[in-house]
Amino acid sequence: MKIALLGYGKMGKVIERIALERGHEIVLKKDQNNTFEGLLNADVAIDFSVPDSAIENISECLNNGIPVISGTTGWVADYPKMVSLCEAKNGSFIYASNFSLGVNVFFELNEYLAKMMANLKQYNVSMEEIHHTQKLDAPSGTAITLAEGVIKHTDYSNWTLETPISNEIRIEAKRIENVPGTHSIFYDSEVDQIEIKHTAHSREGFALGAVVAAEWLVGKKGVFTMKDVLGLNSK
Ligand SMILES: NC(=O)C1=CN([C@@H]2O[C@H](COP(=O)(O)OP(=O)(O)OC[C@H]3O[C@@H](n4cnc5c(N)ncnc54)[C@H](O)[C@@H]3O)[C@@H](O)[C@H]2O)C=CC1
Ligand SMILES: O=C(O)C1=N[C@H](C(=O)O)C[C@H](O)C1
Repeated sequence: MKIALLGYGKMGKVIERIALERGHEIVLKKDQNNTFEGLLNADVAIDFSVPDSAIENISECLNNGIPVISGTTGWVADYPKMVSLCEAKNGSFIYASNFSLGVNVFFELNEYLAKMMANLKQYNVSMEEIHHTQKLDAPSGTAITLAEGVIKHTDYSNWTLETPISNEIRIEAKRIENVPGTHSIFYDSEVDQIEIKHTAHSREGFALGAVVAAEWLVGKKGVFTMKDVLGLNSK
């Protein structure tokens, strides 16, 4: 498979190594200093760039009929626009706040726990995410997906980085050097605490998931999620 890398930073470099190990070819490494030249030679593009460039990168792919995977976070308010563009162009698109297998299992566990806790009003939900100090967005895209998973099954209606008012889930975003990504969800009552936690030990899991998603997407039309890629939709 010929792959265009849109964003060639920490993630782009790990994705490149894994893609080459799996027999793929890199036909474009785009950052803020070069153009999309080479994109049209690609079978698929993988965008891990910056919040301000994700929409341009994804649009360029969809407008040119190139299937695109995006892992860039911090632009999700505009996700519906990219879904509409993909549908209008009969394109192929996957966005995931987190491409790792472990986190996608954790997303399912989070929703399962939220369902069980929904009627136990004595428990208050809060979250913590910890990432490296270069991260541009807060809270992380993964934390937002986790909060949405709780909101879907409970009376919570929003998340906040500030002091929560009623029906808000407090997310604490910590920045500590070299941490690839740690997410915890807490259910606190007067008498105890339930905690579930996912700790990434490196960026390998995110990168492998993105390459697997790219391999899966080629030849398909539509807007998909990691649930489709991993076959979690029927559960
Ligand atoms: N969904 C997931 O599984 C994961 C998502 N991420 C997200 O991926 C993004 C990238 O993460 P990192 O590689 O750690 O960041 P990074 O800062 O190391 O790399 C970002 C790269 O994007 C490049 N860039 C800037 N403007 C660009 C443009 N217009 N077009 C293309 N590239 C451009 C920069 O030069 C830089 O090399 C972030 O939004 C991060 O939150 C990171 C890890 C996992
Ligand atoms: O910026 C990162 O590094 C990460 N970003 C993603 C997010 O915002 O959730 C995924 C992962 O946690 C690493």
